[in-house]
Amino acid sequence: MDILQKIVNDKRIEVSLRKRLIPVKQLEQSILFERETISLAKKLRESDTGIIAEHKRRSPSKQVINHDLNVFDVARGYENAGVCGISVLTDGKYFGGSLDDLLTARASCNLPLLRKEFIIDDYQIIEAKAYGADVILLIASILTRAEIKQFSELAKQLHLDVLLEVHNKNELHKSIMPSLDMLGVNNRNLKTFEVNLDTSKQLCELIPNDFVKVSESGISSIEAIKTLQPYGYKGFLIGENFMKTNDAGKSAAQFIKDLER
Ligand SMILES: O=C(O)c1ccccc1NCC(=O)[C@H](O)[C@H](O)COP(=O)(O)O
Repeated sequence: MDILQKIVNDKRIEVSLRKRLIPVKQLEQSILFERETISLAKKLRESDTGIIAEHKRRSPSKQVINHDLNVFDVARGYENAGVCGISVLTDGKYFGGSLDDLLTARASCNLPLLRKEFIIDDYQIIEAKAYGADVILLIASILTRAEIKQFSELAKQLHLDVLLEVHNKNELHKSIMPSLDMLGVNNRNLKTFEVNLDTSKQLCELIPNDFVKVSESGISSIEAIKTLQPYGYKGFLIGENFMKTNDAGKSAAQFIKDLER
């Protein structure tokens, strides 16, 4: 069983418990449920740098990255650095994140927030809106085309942007539909955890231009971004490279300054 399958099996149990703990009606009464969302896709289209910076404490590939930073400071630091959006991991078991992290990030900045989660149920999309997200992630490898359609259409009804993540050609072919805003190519092979930016280079020409192209994972240099931009990528999701330092915001600020040079 690969890591995504394990995560999804645990997620099904978690979501069924959460649904009983906080019913949908209660989520819909959250003050944040009525909030006007901010489009990450629009910000990326208008940006020359396109950094989406991630709050990530640990991961299956790296174990511990950083447990010492607090999410309020990280999100505020990222905003001051000039990133386009912030990705907040909300999975607890594998990434050490939580929905409270999303709420805290919401309280500390005015940027689009991506709920970085393994979405397998409508409930998690309603939860994302109730906790202040602007964008949801859908992972093609764990969803059928019918589920991608159902989840992305619900997200659009809630005025959330949708980032669809793929790892290969087949996932891309099965997923293309108008209810998606951004197509993310994940450079990390989730079986071996190896990262290879060639994945982004190889898949870019198969992504129709109506979608904002995002390259995800394993990005740690200005050179990587300069290499990927001519392939049409407008967004770059970076986690570990910033989070492994003792000041993620400062690290992102220096990175963006160097990128703008
Ligand atoms: O990061 C992992 O080890 C991982 C393992 C299994 C599923 C997802 C995983 N990562 C989620 C992400 O998409 C990354 O956190 C994100 O792209 C940033 O990657 P990086 O810059 O390499 O931290």
